Amino acid sequence: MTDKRALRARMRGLRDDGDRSGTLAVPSVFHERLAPGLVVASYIPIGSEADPAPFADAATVAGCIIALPHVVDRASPMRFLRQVGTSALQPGPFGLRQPAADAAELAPDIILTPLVAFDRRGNRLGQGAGHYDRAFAAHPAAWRIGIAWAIQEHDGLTPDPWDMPLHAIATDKEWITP
Ligand SMILES: Nc1nc2c(c(=O)[nH]1)N(C=O)[C@@H](CNc1ccc(C(=O)N[C@@H](CCC(=O)O)C(=O)O)cc1)CN2
Ligand SMILES: Nc1ncnc2c1ncn2[C@@H]1O[C@H](COP(=O)(O)OP(=O)(O)OP(=O)(O)O)[C@@H](O)[C@H]1O
Repeated sequence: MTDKRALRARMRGLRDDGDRSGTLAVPSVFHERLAPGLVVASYIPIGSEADPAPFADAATVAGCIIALPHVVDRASPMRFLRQVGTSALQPGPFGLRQPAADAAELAPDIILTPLVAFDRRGNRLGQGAGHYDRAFAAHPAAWRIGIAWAIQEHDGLTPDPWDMPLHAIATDKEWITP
């Protein structure tokens, strides 16, 4: 089996050094899925991560409610908290900017998921703390959308027993549906 830690380091390096000049286009299937009051979990990118803003902006225009992840450390489960503008964001662990801990907790209908790597079958590699694995398990009915640069594709990731596949992956080159 692939050494996940080594692969994570290699794929982070690729992401840091690769082509990140493109933008992510929002496909019509995403727009069609949106409805007023739907909760869309986005994230604020760190480092060289792809920015889900085009998707979050489309959701806001459609009247959806935006939530952002909130973590306190590697071990504790992540919560999705309501975003009220960007000015209210606070510094968190790992260089994150996140809502205040007492913001309203929401159950997401759509989860825009930051990726370290992905493959065309919807397998994904994240930060390795299990924050998104656990969030997917807690919200199994949510639409799981990976957000990444095309250069983060790594053919044939080996899923672990707990992995729940992505329903789609948005990159600067294409919209991939396994
Ligand atoms: N933008 C963003 N927000 C996010 C995540 C994420 O991956 N990206 N998360 C995903 O779970 C959660 C936070 N969990 C995290 C868990 C571990 C590390 C971490 O180990 N970071 C490395 C550096 C990573 C890099 O260079 O890409 C570190 O601090 O050494 C980061 C976030 C929720 N919010
Ligand atoms: N439903 C769950 N409940 C509790 N722990 C979980 C659950 N799913 C996964 N985990 C734990 O979280 C860790 C996830 O590690 P893994 O290397 O798979 O992370 P990853 O694929 O990078 O994903 P993530 O983005 O969620 O960190 C493992 O230690 C695993 O045991």
